[in-house]
Amino acid sequence: MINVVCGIIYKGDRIFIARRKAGKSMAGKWEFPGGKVERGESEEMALKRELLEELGMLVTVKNKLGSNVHAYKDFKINLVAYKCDFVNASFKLTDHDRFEWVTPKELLNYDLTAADIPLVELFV
Ligand SMILES: Nc1nc2c([nH]c(=O)n2[C@@H]2O[C@H](COP(=O)(O)OP(=O)(O)OP(=O)(O)O)[C@@H](O)[C@H]2O)c(=O)[nH]1
Repeated sequence: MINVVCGIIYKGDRIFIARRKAGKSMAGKWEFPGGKVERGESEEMALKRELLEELGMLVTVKNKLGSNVHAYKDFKINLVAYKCDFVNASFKLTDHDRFEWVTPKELLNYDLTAADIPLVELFV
């Protein structure tokens, strides 16, 4: 099982989502950005590191919202979501080709990764 942490990043009442770029696994799918938790790292540390690496984004990590175990065809992930407050970002995208700030209700209009869909119910 792969441990992945993602941020439900708020700016006012809008949430940040980004689309995985061509060449990545699940290219074209929208997600809550984040990434794999490395050995010796806390979930909060991993999330801050990934957001800085992938988006040049600084956030304040708040409470854990919940998690979802999802079995894809080839692997299984435990996706843990943390509420975050946006601070600032360069938006220099390394792993994504688009991003949007959306209202919670708009989220399900996007083609999210399968693992993300149950997470949406935690805050909509
Ligand atoms: N960051 C992130 N990853 C997700 C989400 N939902 C989801 O299924 N994943 C999956 O979790 C795994 C870890 O994501 P990652 O993007 O950090 O992985 P990576 O760059 O190290 O490797 P990769 O290029 O093989 O995807 C990927 O297989 C990704 O597709 C999500 O909302 N956020």
